[in-house]
Amino acid sequence: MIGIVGAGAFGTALAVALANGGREVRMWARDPAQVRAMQTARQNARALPGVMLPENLAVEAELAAVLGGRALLLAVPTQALGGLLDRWPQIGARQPLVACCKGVDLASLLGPVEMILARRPGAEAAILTGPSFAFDIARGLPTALTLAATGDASALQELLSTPTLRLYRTDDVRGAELGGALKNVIAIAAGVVIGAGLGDSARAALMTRGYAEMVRLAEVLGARAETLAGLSGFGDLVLTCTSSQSRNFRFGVALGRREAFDPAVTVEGVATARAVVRLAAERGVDMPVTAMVDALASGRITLESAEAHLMNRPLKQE
Ligand SMILES: NC(=O)C1=CN([C@@H]2O[C@H](COP(=O)(O)OP(=O)(O)OC[C@H]3O[C@@H](n4cnc5c(N)ncnc54)[C@H](OP(=O)(O)O)[C@@H]3O)[C@@H](O)[C@H]2O)C=CC1
Ligand SMILES: O=C(CO)COP(=O)(O)O
Repeated sequence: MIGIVGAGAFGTALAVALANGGREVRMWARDPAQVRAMQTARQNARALPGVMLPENLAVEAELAAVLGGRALLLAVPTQALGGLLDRWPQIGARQPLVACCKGVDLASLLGPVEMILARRPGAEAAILTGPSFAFDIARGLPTALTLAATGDASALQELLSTPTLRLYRTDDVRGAELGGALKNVIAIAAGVVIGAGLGDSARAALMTRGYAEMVRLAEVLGARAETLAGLSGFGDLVLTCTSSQSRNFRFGVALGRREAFDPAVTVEGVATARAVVRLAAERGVDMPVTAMVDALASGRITLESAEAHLMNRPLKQE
């Protein structure tokens, strides 16, 4: 059995793909009304409308029902992960814990696996990340992901791979965590550029310079540059900066157009930008694109000054 905590878009998509791949899956949601609705309609109308839940995917109202399996996937937004682990001490080391989220925690400046290990020392912890939209995964479209764990992740890799979900493994947890977190911030910047009508050339420039600062910070924090060049970094950067399926990109487009954006939608890059600005300052790493995203998203700077700031920095070697 594979347990999943969190019935949002990503948790449900993984549940559907794993169940369609022949695994027995149990998914827990915190809202009993949503659980009842999913059990009755065999759909998650809130997060993935139109996708049928296979029979071997059970939707559970009790957390205990999803514990004790071969792995427990934690599919909640990064800013909710610490609270989830604090609220439910039962989520323990009885099975490998797999973070299915992308971000840096604003309260602790830690990544998802670091947050798990800080609260559950000695747990077998991993992160599943990489270029993958929930609807694509749920529809059974071919998807490749990175599974990063400190120990030997071969068994988990086998367990979580299906004919449509292809997992690559790495031991560079820091690199995989940071790639997934930082690309969301750059995707907001890419969205701003498109929303403001600054053009595809400007987007390519921001993606490239954004990638440069992702690698700069990641290396200082102990990650390997090659991990950032992989699925969880470059791969996800390209996907998220170029597709309007991405909520981070769409949030950026709204910012660029000076339009409101639904605050109920999960946009990980906003809090992560704020956290990364602090992390970069602590480590003395220059991250101009991330700093501009944070300043723009929090309303401290106008679009015009953000553009002028990035274009008028001292000329330098690439
Ligand atoms: N959507 C996608 O395409 C992809 C998303 N991701 C990542 O997955 C993570 C989750 O995103 P996604 O599923 O899309 O987000 P959603 O907003 O769709 O869902 C978030 C889910 O987390 C639940 N949740 C939030 N806080 C808690 C809590 N404290 N305890 C229990 N459950 C909680 C929510 O429950 P409730 O509805 O009750 O609030 C909801 O079911 C993010 O880090 C995202 O970057 C990664 C790849 C693809
Ligand atoms: O991480 C994702 C795709 O890999 C999903 O991106 P958004 O959170 O921007 O929708």
